[in-house]
Amino acid sequence: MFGKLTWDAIPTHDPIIVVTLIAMVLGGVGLLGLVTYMKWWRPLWRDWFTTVDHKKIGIMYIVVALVMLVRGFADALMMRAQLAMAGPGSDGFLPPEHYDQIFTAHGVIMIFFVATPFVVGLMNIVIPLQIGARDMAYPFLNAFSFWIFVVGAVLMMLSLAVGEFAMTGWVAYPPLSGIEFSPGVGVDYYIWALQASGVGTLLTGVNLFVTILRMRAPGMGLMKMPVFTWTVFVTSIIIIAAFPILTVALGALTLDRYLDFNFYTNTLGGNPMMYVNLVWAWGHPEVYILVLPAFGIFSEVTATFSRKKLFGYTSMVGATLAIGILSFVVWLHHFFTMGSGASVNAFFGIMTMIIAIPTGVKIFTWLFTMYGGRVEFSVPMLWTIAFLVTFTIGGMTGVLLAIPGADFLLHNSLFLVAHFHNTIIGGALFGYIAGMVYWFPKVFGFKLSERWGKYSFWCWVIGFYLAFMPLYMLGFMGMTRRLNQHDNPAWEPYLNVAFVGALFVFAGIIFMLVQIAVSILNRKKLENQDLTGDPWDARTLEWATASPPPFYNFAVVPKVDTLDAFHEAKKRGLPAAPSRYQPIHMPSNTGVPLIVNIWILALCFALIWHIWWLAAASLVAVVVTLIVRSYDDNVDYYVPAEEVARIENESARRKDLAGKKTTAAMASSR
Ligand code: HEA
Ligand code: HEM
Ligand SMILES: [Cu+2]
Repeated sequence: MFGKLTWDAIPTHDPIIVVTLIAMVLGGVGLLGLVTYMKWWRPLWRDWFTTVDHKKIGIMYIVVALVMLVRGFADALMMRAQLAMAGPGSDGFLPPEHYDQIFTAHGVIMIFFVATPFVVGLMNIVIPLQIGARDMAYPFLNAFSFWIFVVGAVLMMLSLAVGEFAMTGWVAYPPLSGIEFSPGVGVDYYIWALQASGVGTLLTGVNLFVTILRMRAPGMGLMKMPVFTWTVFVTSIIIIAAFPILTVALGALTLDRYLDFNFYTNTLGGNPMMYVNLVWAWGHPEVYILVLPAFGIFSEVTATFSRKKLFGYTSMVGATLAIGILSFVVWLHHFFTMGSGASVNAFFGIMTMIIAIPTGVKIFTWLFTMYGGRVEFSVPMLWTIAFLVTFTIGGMTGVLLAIPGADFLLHNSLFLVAHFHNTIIGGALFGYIAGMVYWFPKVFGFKLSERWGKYSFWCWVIGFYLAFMPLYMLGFMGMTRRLNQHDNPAWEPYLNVAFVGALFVFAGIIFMLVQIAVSILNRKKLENQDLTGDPWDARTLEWATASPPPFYNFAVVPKVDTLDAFHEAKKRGLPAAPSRYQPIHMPSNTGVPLIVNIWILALCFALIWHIWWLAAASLVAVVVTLIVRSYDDNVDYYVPAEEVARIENESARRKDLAGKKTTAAMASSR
């Protein structure tokens, strides 16, 4: 009846998991109780669960990313604690089969359920605003992408409570991930969690691509697009080209595991190297999917807080395109040691090193933008400066790994682990946090606390260096990755420093959450409020509308004739409000994306546990729901012109108020 699912699937023998589960259940019940007590169900359903508004979808992505960051970091902290404890004469507290699940879950969560939703959330929020559009090209699809991504995140969390997670590492090479060596459900959780969230990312890529190509404000030619939009555009192309490869690679692994196909076995004509090639043909572009939008964020932040236009816009765009193209011809550097031969290795090594050139162009572009500018050391700018230093180190160690001869020594060592945390944290994550602080007042109408932001920043940066620089040394000293145990006294001091570093990062994460909480509590204070819509005196169109923007973004679609359109318009004098508004065409909210994805969640769960009747039933439910939806004609509506006028007058009044209050404040401080 329930396939492979029995009561034994609940890991009651592991005290760590039991405590976590009890805490999660209590927390969950508490949260549900709070929502019920506060009578939040109806507004949650009406304003959030059924929304197709790109800004709200973006916020939900980032909320999920932050929640998953806490989970992914808890895994990291456990690994660091284990290695600080386990040494000569001690086994530490994590048995190998648990440790293996932890590093796999950590890698998967951080890449797919922290970094990806964080950046997808920011892109969702900012792109339509930055190009002067009223929403994404396909709002329904956008909501669908979000909820199918949530299915993946839920499966990840479920694997903790019911069954187990993969013990294969985050790229799950066969034959280890095949049915023979991983007979449990761990790899199946991995497969379906990645497939669900991967489909979400792919559809988001399509949506962004069409949005940027088709929905730009009149006059915004390609070379008048803000740099962030450019990086997201290139990212969307990489997504569209790379994610289907992951889908296929995992699809073939599924056929191997479920139906005895032999794509990746060593017998019957199969070949595991096929998987290794496919997974990195996706995996390498994936790291640029994560980092390119961060580059875009740094560009916006640097220009805004240096009070200068970005130095070398054209070379920035060119470098972005070059990185996008090159990212598809370097994948073999992840397996130099797997027998491709000297000339193939040489080709991929050289292609990899070439990426240092456009990336270097970018680094110097940011430096030249700051040079001679009036740099204001706001929190987003601090993250940007930390990025410049940290990412350059991480990039340089990448170039070292790109030398095949050196990689034979460093491959799968902690040097590699240090390299990629150095680029992902110092490049991508720092960028997302900068972006969150930068765009927060736009989205919510009030700023994040500077003070707590700075505490968080310093803890993250100090913690990062303490946690990861020792790993470079350990790599040189011969420590390999994915070890839960060792007997080398010389490694111990470095592992201890790395643990202390993780504690600093822990403080950084706590302060980040405090920063958000404190800012929400103090949101009504005048100095925290953004009444003007343009708190940083910024340059691009998202700052031209009110903060928070009305649900239709722009009452009148802006016209663009230069780069940095809003900045130029401020210099020339902003256009006066029109005497009459036009009705605005908007998509209606719908519960269908959420409901379909409840069935998809049931489908994935059924497939993981081989509950075939449930799989069939939920598949039918998906199809039926979509058919019913196709008969629904109530998919859009017009906002009446009077309603637009009312909302616009209200925000004009807020702006006036801001002007008066600042004048009064200036007068009283004199
Ligand atoms: C955001 C993520 C990100 C980014 C941006 C990069 C960027 C780069 N990576 Fe990294 N990498 C990863 C994430 C990332 N990587 C991950 C996750 C893995 C491992 C996965 C796993 O096995 O689990 C990995 C693994 C990995 C390997 C495989 C090693 C192995 O398995 O043995 C290699 C080898 O070539 C490599 C190289 C590079 C290079 C050359 C760059 C370049 O793009 C860097 C370019 C930047 C600079 C060089 C700095 C700035 C430039 C200048 C200031 C100009 C002057 C510089 C020079 C002239 C050198 N990376
Ligand atoms: C914030 C602090 C973090 C700490 C302390 C940390 C720590 C660790 C540790 C100890 C490992 C195992 C290394 C080993 O093999 O011995 C690891 C692996 C990994 N981490 Fe992190 N990490 C952090 C953040 C991140 C982030 C933000 C990302 C990505 C966005 C990330 C991605 C990965 C990946 C992909 C692996 C490889 C998993 C595998 O081997 O399969 N980490 N991390
Ligand atoms: Cu790579």
